Amino acid sequence: MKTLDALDYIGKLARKPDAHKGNTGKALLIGGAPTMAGALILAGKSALHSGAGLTLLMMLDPRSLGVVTNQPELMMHDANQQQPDEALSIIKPTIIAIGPGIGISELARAWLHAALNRLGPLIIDADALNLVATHPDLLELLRQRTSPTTLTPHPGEAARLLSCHTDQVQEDREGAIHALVRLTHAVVVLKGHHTLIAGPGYETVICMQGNPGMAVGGMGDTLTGCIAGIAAQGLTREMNLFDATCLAVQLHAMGGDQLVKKQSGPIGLTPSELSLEIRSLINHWLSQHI
Ligand SMILES: NC(=O)C1=CN([C@@H]2O[C@H](COP(=O)(O)OP(=O)(O)OC[C@H]3O[C@@H](n4cnc5c(N)ncnc54)[C@H](OP(=O)(O)O)[C@@H]3O)[C@@H](O)[C@H]2O)[C@@H](O)CC1
Ligand SMILES: Nc1ncnc2c1ncn2[C@@H]1O[C@H](COP(=O)(O)OP(=O)(O)O)[C@@H](O)[C@H]1O
Repeated sequence: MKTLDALDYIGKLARKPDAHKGNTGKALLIGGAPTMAGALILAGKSALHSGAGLTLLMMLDPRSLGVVTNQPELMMHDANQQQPDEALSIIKPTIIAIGPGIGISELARAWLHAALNRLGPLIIDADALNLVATHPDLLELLRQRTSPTTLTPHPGEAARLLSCHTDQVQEDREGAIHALVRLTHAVVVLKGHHTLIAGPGYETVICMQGNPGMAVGGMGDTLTGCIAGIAAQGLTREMNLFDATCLAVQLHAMGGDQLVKKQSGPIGLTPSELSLEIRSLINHWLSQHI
């Protein structure tokens, strides 16, 4: 197992003078069921601040469509008003991330089915992982995907996928992540203290950064948005989804550590602040190296 060291990939995010929003990546994030719109909004803000050219939110709770008053850059779509397969073929996202606050309704299942069926990179998080754990047809679609896919389970979600207890995952995190890769054929991020990343054909890496100030609701949604934002830009610039996932995990953990250094944590550290810190880290690195 090697230590995560992915910062050099930031160089691939450097913008050409003639860059435009059409070639800096379109991230589509799907989730936000009633009471959990915040999860999708946090993921959206994170994708935006990580640099996605366009960030679209496909919101399952129609009453929450108007709540993003402080981030009008996010493009809001009502998931109830569209046929999932048709909507995905019209939107043509560079990357889809599905799961933050999505719940386990029939509507959530329909969007996940469409996302799994579509050719193109995909990130699966939160309740979308729980749906995979409880619907064998969705697991089979996942296993048969030919496009790159990243899963971001916390230990509880990992345990549901593996039909075991959270304690068993935590007792042997390396064994658990390898079992998840074998089960799903995807890149897997096993979150928590010392996050692990593994994927078919890749050596497992361990993130030695991050801190317990990050133990707050919404931190995982911020990671999902960051992977989406980095991948949206990087996938068209010789960065594959495994590399984009590694870079996002490292930026997310480093951002948390930076905020603690500035005494914005560990107590009271928020996912919204972390998005802005990730933006600073990316731009600082670019200004030093390019
Ligand atoms: N603002 C919003 O709208 C927000 C909305 N959110 C949305 O809520 C939905 C439910 O997601 P959720 O993760 O809160 O619930 P759930 O899957 O039952 O997991 C909890 C259990 O998992 C475990 N566990 C987790 N981490 C662990 C660790 N590091 N180390 C060890 N164990 C760990 C632990 O299990 P235990 O040890 O108790 O067995 C724990 O009790 C989801 O859709 C999400 O997007 C949230 O994102 C918050 C912000
Ligand atoms: N003690 C810790 N040390 C390092 N990272 C942590 C710690 N606690 C939480 N994190 C990170 O914060 C994020 C939490 O994700 P998750 O549990 O999915 O939160 P949520 O579902 O509330 O968004 C993960 O990236 C995890 O690695």
